[in-house]
Amino acid sequence: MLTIGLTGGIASGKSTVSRRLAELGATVVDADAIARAVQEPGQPGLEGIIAEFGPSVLTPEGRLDRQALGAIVFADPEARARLNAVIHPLVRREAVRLAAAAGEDAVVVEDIPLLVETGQHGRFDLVLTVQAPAEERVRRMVEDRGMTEADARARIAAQATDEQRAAVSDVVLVNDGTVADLLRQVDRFWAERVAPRR
Ligand SMILES: CC(C)(COP(=O)(O)OP(=O)(O)OC[C@H]1O[C@@H](n2cnc3c(N)ncnc32)[C@H](O)[C@@H]1O)[C@@H](O)C(=O)NCCC(=O)NCCS
Ligand SMILES: Nc1ncnc2c1ncn2[C@@H]1O[C@H](COP(=O)(O)OP(=O)(O)OP(=O)(O)O)[C@@H](O)[C@H]1O
Repeated sequence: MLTIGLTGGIASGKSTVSRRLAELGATVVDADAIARAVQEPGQPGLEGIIAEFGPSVLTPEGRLDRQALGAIVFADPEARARLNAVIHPLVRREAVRLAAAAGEDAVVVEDIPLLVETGQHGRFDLVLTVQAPAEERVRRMVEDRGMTEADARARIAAQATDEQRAAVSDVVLVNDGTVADLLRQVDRFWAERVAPRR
């Protein structure tokens, strides 16, 4: 098995990269998707959130009100640390389990936005970071996802910097051109760093 940790700031292009890696044959484990799964009603992540933040972060149907919780945690580092302490161990455990289940011959890519922040770079054979200009990422969050500019900048500020991610990375993909340019870099990464080890 070859394990690859894929990271990058919010809206940098991680999903675009992981989709290509899946096309090339990798098994992709998505930390954001795991985080959402453990926040479903009855799951331990949501139980933990209710214990920490109370029922005001629930919708009338009893689901997680993501906007309400986001407004709290991206404005307050202490609240964010309490959320992270509930969710990150659950995500990490499930990611390790899914990766192990992929089988001996698999190339496993774990897409982990907070790989550096959670100190996980040491458990991968390769760490791959995607970087994109901050202003472009803000524009995508505002135009494509309907966030306010202040919310977009608060998310970026809640994360490690490109320099911190690059410092623990084996390969950095620079996403400052077209999607096709980015996909060419992914293909080159696969040909040079993955294919020779299969
Ligand atoms: C606060 C929540 C409810 C807001 O939900 P929302 O639907 O608006 O965002 P979503 O979950 O789609 O995350 C989008 C992106 O925000 C960034 N982000 C999310 N949580 C965090 C965090 N705790 N710290 C820094 N950045 C974060 C990541 O880049 C992520 O890809 C949600 O992000 C959450 O539960 N976060 C805690 C779990 C977590 O850390 N997830 C990210 C990595 S596993
Ligand atoms: N080079 C590019 N040119 C134009 N659009 C791009 C480029 N790279 C990515 N995008 C677009 O920007 C958005 C964010 O990309 P993507 O979803 O891959 O990022 P992400 O890092 O996974 O985001 P998140 O952190 O929110 O999960 C997507 O709509 C994607 O199609």
